[in-house]
Amino acid sequence: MDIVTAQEMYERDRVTVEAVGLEGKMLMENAGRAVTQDMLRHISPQHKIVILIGAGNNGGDGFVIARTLMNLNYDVEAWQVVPDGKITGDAKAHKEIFLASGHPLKMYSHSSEDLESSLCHADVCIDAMLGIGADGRLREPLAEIVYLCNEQAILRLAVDVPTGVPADEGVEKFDAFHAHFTTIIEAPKLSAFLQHAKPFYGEWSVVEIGLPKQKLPNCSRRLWGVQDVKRTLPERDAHSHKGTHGKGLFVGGSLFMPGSVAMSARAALRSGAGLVAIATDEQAIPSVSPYVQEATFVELKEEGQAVSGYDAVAVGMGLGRRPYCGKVVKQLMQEVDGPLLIDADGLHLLKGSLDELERRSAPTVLTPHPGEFAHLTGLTAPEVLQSPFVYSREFAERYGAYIVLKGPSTIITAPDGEQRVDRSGNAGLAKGGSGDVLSGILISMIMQSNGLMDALSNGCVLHGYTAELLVEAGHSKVDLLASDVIEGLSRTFRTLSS
Ligand SMILES: NC(=O)C1=CN([C@@H]2O[C@H](COP(=O)(O)OP(=O)(O)OC[C@H]3O[C@@H](n4cnc5c(N)ncnc54)[C@H](OP(=O)(O)O)[C@@H]3O)[C@@H](O)[C@H]2O)[C@@H](O)CC1
Ligand SMILES: Nc1ncnc2c1ncn2[C@@H]1O[C@H](COP(=O)(O)OP(=O)(O)O)[C@@H](O)[C@H]1O
Ligand SMILES: [K+]
Repeated sequence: MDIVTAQEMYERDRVTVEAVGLEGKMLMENAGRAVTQDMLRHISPQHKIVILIGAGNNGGDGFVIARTLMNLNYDVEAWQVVPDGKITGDAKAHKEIFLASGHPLKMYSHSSEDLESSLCHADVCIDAMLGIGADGRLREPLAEIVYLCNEQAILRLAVDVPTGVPADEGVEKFDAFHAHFTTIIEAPKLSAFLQHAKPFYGEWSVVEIGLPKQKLPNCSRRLWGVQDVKRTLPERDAHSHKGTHGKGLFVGGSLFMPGSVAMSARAALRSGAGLVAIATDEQAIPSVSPYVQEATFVELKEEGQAVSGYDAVAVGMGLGRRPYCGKVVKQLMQEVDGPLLIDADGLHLLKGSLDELERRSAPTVLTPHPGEFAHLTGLTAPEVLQSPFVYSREFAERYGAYIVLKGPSTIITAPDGEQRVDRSGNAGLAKGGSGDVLSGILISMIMQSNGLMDALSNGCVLHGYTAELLVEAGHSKVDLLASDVIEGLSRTFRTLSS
């Protein structure tokens, strides 16, 4: 499923009208009916429903929704919250159809008392005030109305985008309708994946309104989920041997942080890697080896490691930040001629050798969380969170690297700017060690897949989906450990192949 900016959505609308002759008025009818159908899951004829209708096409959708619900005998009060003159074009046409059908329309005037009393007696409020056309902070009377809606103990449903939430990234502060559920039209907008905007959407679903998929402009951004993993995950060949599934090297771990590299290596094996070697401090080997008995070990040396003979290398997990570790990261960037994944301390140390990153011709994968990405880019973490799509694309293009920007919505970016979003997982993963497990899964996928983007996106979904299955099956988001995720991979692979 594509993820779009407001501009891209308008472009799709334009192409639909021009290329296949589906008129805006008909699209609005489709949109309103599809949204209504989706909202029926949340409402019943016993509910008192208030629908708030704004000036633009979002309001136009609102007229169709109100008419459809009234035709279905739902108890609906439709409120137009802007002056008549503001309603133009397709929205005006649908207002006329609404009125001609004999349905009553209430007008919001300067005082909010009538509307407030309606909201007080209602069970459900549908927000069709403002969608992707939101421009700047909410103006009156919308700001006041949104405040009133958020104050009520009422079920709040939003059409396309909750009023006040910008569709795109880059906006720091806004007031908005706080929806419990949002029915998104055709494609989720960027803000549905931003930490500060996402809560306003509540749970969301997407409805199709008839845009011609074959004719739409290519979108370089898409959502990646379990169905995509099922479609693209390579099958294990019955005639394969351990070499077929790749030999990975994990460089990391230290006396006081032996667990990280151990978990990465074990996660790689659990997700199918054929062979795993670990380069770590000699003193860390006795604590790492019992946890990953299948691994072989090499001693991490200041003067450099032998890096040939591996299909992929990961560096950084529990490596520490001792001065010589910086040299290790630099050496790997210069000498690893296959895929190199840099995580955790490796990312911290990379900051000093970004020129090496730019010089690499083999693929490099960076797996920062927003704090690590802020350190790498010189931005602040809030700036990263506000515009993660644009910043990760800029960095990936500038340095020719793959970026896995981790979080509740993980954004995976290729050097050519292609982006995929994985929103699997749960807050059980917000615990030390989760990132190490992810690095292990990613190395395994890199060694066993044809394309890097599929490998990285599948790896992220396997990680998150495993946490979801574990919480369904008895763990809670509180007790879940990163090591449980490693062992839970067996259930995930079984579920995927059944
Ligand atoms: N394929 C598609 O794309 C389809 C899209 N469809 C639907 O259309 C929606 C987009 O419609 P849109 O472009 O008319 O914008 P929309 O969100 O209704 O808002 C515009 C109005 O809001 C106002 N306004 C703006 N900022 C404001 C503020 N801060 N505070 C207060 N007011 C503010 C502004 O008024 P003004 O600036 O004149 O005061 C303007 O009149 C989209 O989300 C989807 O629901 C479907 O019907 C069919 C197919
Ligand atoms: N609330 C959450 N919902 C979904 N996934 C999460 C959540 N919190 C963390 N994660 C995932 O867990 C991992 C955490 O990685 P990271 O912050 O590097 O952890 P650590 O360094 O402690 O191992 C990432 O893959 C991230 O996407
Ligand atoms: K809305």
